[in-house]
Amino acid sequence: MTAIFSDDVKPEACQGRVIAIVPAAGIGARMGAAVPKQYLPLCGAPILSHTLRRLLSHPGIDIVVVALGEGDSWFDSLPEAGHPKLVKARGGKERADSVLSALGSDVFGEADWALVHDAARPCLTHTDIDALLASRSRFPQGAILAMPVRDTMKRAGGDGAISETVCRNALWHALTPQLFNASALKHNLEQALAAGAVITDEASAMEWAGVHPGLVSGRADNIKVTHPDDLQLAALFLEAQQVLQAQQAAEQISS
Ligand SMILES: Nc1ccn([C@@H]2O[C@H](COP(=O)(O)OP(=O)(O)OP(=O)(O)O)[C@@H](O)[C@H]2O)c(=O)n1
Ligand SMILES: C[C@](O)(CO)[C@H](O)COP(=O)(O)O
Repeated sequence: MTAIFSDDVKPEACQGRVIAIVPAAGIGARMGAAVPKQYLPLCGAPILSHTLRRLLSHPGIDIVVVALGEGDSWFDSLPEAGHPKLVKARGGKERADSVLSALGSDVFGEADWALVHDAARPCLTHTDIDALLASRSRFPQGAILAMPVRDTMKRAGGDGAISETVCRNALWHALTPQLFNASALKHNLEQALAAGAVITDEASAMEWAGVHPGLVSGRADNIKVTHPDDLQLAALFLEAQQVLQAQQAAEQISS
């Protein structure tokens, strides 16, 4: 195994372009809707539209590659589909396969960064993107948005009762975006998948190769829409963000 470790990331790599990858090829089985959940309406637009708008409008993101499921007949009708910064890629069987497929797009150069963000996380803010991009100087090996665990954590036994309490010290929820040197991520993801490793996020592929990605504290409203009751919560978060933005704009005008 010739994994790429953190000291393989050259200091100048922090200067490369930032290319977002949006894995959007899932079927949303846990949502149980008639269409893949990324196309369900939320505050007047499909979930994927909200996610793409937030990435496409960020000045630090140069290109957005979206990985779509085979036979996806919804994407091309989105207003964002014709955006000049947007590139389409074919998704894969699992999320990691979709990310790897997107990393194979010819837009990527050696020094570029891959910022991977779930299509199903429509409440992402520019504040969080800024924080993750700024972390490159502290974490040249890459980093992820994450949130410290706040609750006592229990492991369920087979009978539906508690089998144990899991120590929550230093436990974090991994969120997205996750930011890595694109060629290092592609190489390590290929090696990890070929070795049969279970890869549920980009950081786990880098960790498999011996890299220790940084943790960047992210917002609690950056939820992943997974189950039906997440839709109402995401709508509340989007509405709250819109109210706050309007208030901040009004204060700027009056100041
Ligand atoms: N083969 C896959 C599976 C998932 N995803 C994407 O990865 C993100 C996070 O995955 P998840 O929330 O699990 O979405 P689904 O796989 O669609 O949900 P489920 O597991 O309930 O089917 C989603 O934006 C989903 O579209 C993907 O691009 N390719
Ligand atoms: C990538 C991720 O969102 C980090 O928490 C999560 O691993 C995705 O998991 P899923 O089962 O593919 O939704």
